[in-house]
Amino acid sequence: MVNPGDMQIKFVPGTAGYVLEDVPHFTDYLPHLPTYPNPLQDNPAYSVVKQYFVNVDDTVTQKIVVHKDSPRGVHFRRAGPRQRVYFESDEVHACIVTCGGLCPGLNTVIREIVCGLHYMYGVNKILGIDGGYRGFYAKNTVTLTPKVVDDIHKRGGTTLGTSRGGHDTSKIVDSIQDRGINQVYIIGGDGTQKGAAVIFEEIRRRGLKVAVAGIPKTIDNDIPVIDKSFGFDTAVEEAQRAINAAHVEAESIENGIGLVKLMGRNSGFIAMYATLASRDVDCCLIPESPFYLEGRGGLYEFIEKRLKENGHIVIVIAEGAGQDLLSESLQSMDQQDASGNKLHQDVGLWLSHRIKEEFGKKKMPINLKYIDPTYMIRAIPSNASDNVYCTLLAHSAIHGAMAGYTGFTVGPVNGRHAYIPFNDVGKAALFNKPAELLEPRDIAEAKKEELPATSLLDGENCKETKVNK
Ligand SMILES: Nc1ncnc2c1ncn2[C@@H]1O[C@H](COP(=O)(O)OP(=O)(O)OP(=O)(O)O)[C@@H](O)[C@H]1O
Ligand SMILES: O=P(O)(O)OC[C@H]1O[C@](O)(CO)[C@@H](O)[C@@H]1O
Ligand SMILES: [Mg+2]
Repeated sequence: MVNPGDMQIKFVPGTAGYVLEDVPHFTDYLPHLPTYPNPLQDNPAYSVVKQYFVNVDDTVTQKIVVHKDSPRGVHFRRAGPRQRVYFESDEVHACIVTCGGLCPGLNTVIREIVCGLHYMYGVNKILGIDGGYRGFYAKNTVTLTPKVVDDIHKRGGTTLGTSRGGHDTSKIVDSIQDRGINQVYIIGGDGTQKGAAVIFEEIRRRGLKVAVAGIPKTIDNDIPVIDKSFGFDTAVEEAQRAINAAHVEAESIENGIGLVKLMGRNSGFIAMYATLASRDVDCCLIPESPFYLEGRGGLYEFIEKRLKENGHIVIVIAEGAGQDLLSESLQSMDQQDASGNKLHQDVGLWLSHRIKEEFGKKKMPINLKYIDPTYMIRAIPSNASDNVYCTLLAHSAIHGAMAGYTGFTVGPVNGRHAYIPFNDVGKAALFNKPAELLEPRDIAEAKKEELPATSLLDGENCKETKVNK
């Protein structure tokens, strides 16, 4: 089996340190395929727009903060429609699959792939794979038409179902081949994109004219390179309701403590952004920045200080935070989900008990309300801005597949949509972090991995984990 890490990336060097990290194309292994004029040329909705098509040489830079003499760095191929395509409309047989955890916007992406293929490229054969990767070989498919998907974007979840585990590359590619599918749209997180990478490699090994396009999904926002993952905004917005409730409860009672646990398996993006947006949070605890409970500078000391000053405190904790402390005091669970992701213990519940215990010992009465909106923030439909974003992702994926690109993930890099090699999406999520949220630990990690120093330049502006009002 091919490991995603073993895959070759097409590096195209240019002058002044310019590097294009290109994505694979059919012509890399099927050199003599015919091309056709893009049907969008004749579409009245598009033909009026000046310069609708993307120039084949357009690229998007990963690094926009540069110095006079610094190399121009890594670039990605710009997403968008091309003048020539590698499929005739009635030749396309597409399929869509969703894998991993839920995320607001999954249905919007599905809807826009179906509608985009149909209305922009005249495609009529689109299958939905039921229940994630294993659905390729273990379940029936559903036929997707614009009518079938018409209002699915108004619902949370994924109309196709999803799953973890069950990725069997040979069986999946056999199923793709047997069904005559030639465009595969794969929506999912880092694990899913790794799975997509091995599917692509197997397809290339078999010499099939099948485009594999990934659409990155995770509310954790921990996919590198791209600016932001879809559904993240919606999740942060929904988290405000929980924080608000915690604040109302805490400030209405003497020594009130509102504690909210938010998703983020190994990343604190949701917790941090929800905190910054709310302004009601006194303390935000994230996995990227370790904390401790006792002694000077510890959490107990901070809580006591805040209660004495303000009479109440609101704490937000990401689900992956403090797991080292939990395993010290509880028996280590060491369990995994079906995809091999480590299952965390409930840090919110644990912290509630510890705080109650500590202030009980101190004989300082407190009133702690623990709110755990975990699945509520991701099982909802996407908001307006995520809907627009999902549409752009779906369209970028379609244009790329039609133009013969394959083995790529779509996403915005510094605001411009681009085609990114699968490999890049499997790396650590450091690039994704806003400079002002970088921690010294990030910098140490990055140095260990010998990432280009330039990607960390802005990290000098570090910030403490505790967010004071
Ligand atoms: N290295 C890998 N190679 C092949 N398949 C993989 C790999 N990692 C994960 N997968 C498959 O990808 C699918 C989704 O993986 P996972 O459960 O880790 O979720 P994810 O895509 O990372 O989404 P999220 O973590 O945001 O919920 C699963 O079916 C899993 O078997
Ligand atoms: O309980 P499930 O569905 O396996 O998913 C939980 C995980 O999925 C995510 O929402 C996305 O990775 C994480 O924040 C969370 O740990
Ligand atoms: Mg994941």
